Amino acid sequence: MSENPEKPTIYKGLVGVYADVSSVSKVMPETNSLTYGGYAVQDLAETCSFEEVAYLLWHGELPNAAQLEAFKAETSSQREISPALQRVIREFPHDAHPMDAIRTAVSFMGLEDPEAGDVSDAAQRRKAMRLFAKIPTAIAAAYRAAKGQEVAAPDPKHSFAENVFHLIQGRVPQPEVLKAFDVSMILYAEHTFNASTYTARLVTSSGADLHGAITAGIASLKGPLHGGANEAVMHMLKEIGDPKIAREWLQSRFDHKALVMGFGHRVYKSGDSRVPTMRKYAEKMAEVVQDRTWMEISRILADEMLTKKNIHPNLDFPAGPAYYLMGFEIPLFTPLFVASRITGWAAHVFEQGADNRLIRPLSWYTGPEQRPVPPMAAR
Ligand SMILES: CC(=O)SCCNC(=O)CCNC(=O)[C@H](O)C(C)(C)COP(=O)(O)OP(=O)(O)OC[C@H]1O[C@@H](n2cnc3c(N)ncnc32)[C@H](O)[C@@H]1OP(=O)(O)O
Ligand SMILES: O=C([O-])CC(=O)C(=O)O
Repeated sequence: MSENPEKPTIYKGLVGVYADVSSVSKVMPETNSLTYGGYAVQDLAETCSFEEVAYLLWHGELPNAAQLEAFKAETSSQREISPALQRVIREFPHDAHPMDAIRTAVSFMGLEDPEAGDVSDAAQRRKAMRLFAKIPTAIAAAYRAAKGQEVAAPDPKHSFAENVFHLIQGRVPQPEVLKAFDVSMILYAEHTFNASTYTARLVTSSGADLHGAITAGIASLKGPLHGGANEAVMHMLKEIGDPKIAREWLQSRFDHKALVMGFGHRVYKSGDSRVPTMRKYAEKMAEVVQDRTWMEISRILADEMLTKKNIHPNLDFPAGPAYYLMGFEIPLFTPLFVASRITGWAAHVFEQGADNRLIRPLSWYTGPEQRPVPPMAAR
């Protein structure tokens, strides 16, 4: 064997690498489109509820009326979190980021799960149902505890969307707002091998359980290059504050070669499939609230980014202002993404578990040549 074998091709960031097959969803960057189980995501968003889409992602088919009722009954009856978790949440630092809070809460739910340690497909699916049901309760409990407010009890009669507003905001808003929120949940639910989903699959590949995979997925989603961008977008829009200075603000980002949050995508290079639908519903929220400031700044940034850099917005760009206009505080935006993406993550955990091979790539060594360990006095 040669002393200096030729350096192999390094796929930094795994750009362009097909790491496995998957039947959960399909991203088609050449047509800016996305399907879940073969259905166009914008059609699902316009015609289905988030619960129907969650069922689709986990079963590969849309539910019939009886299956949907059973799914809703099963998940809505599981929304309560344990008194132990409520106590733990009350001990969280009040300035903790809600993403760190939900990551820790999901990890804790793994500790107390009745089937902890059972990684059979049936047990993983039951655990996913419990997490899907309890994540909004845990997000809301941490948010309210940090503000010194009473933790609201989930209402099993509410739809998924109604329950989120009820728990976090203490009210159920008008139907247009609920619809826009449900649409955001559907659009955020699944997106092939993005960083957090691949993280969840990687954890699963060692034989670890669903709560471990989802905890790791949440950790990955928090980063500003991924899910954390929806919060960063709103901070950016608020920093600009006035459409009149949006162009000048953007130019200074270009001058500093800085990232503009909510733009660019690893896979889509000519437009994110989900943006037109989310933008339409963000516009509706601006009408409901009678405040066009954020959508106007967004329009200017999107036009300028396209003209000057040929870079399109991603889903986080319209989702950020949409959530703000729905009345959510900015640090809740990425946790809301978690409440949706648990469905896609879990679908991938099931798929990975059903045909598993340990994920373990190679690294090309660039450190010092082998050398003797020097005695302490010689270091
Ligand atoms: C739900 C989601 O996770 S969607 C993604 C959310 N993330 C963001 O919005 C953060 C901002 N965007 C980015 O950081 C990137 O576009 C990513 C991380 C999403 C994708 O990164 P990559 O696939 O590695 O894209 P890459 O870095 O190769 O970009 C290509 C070129 O466009 C530029 N570019 C890409 N995105 C941006 C941006 N948001 N602002 C400014 N320039 C950008 C890059 O600097 C690079 O320029 P160069 O060729 O002159 O070096
Ligand atoms: O696919 C990606 O890399 C990021 C993304 O849009 C998502 O996870 O929804």
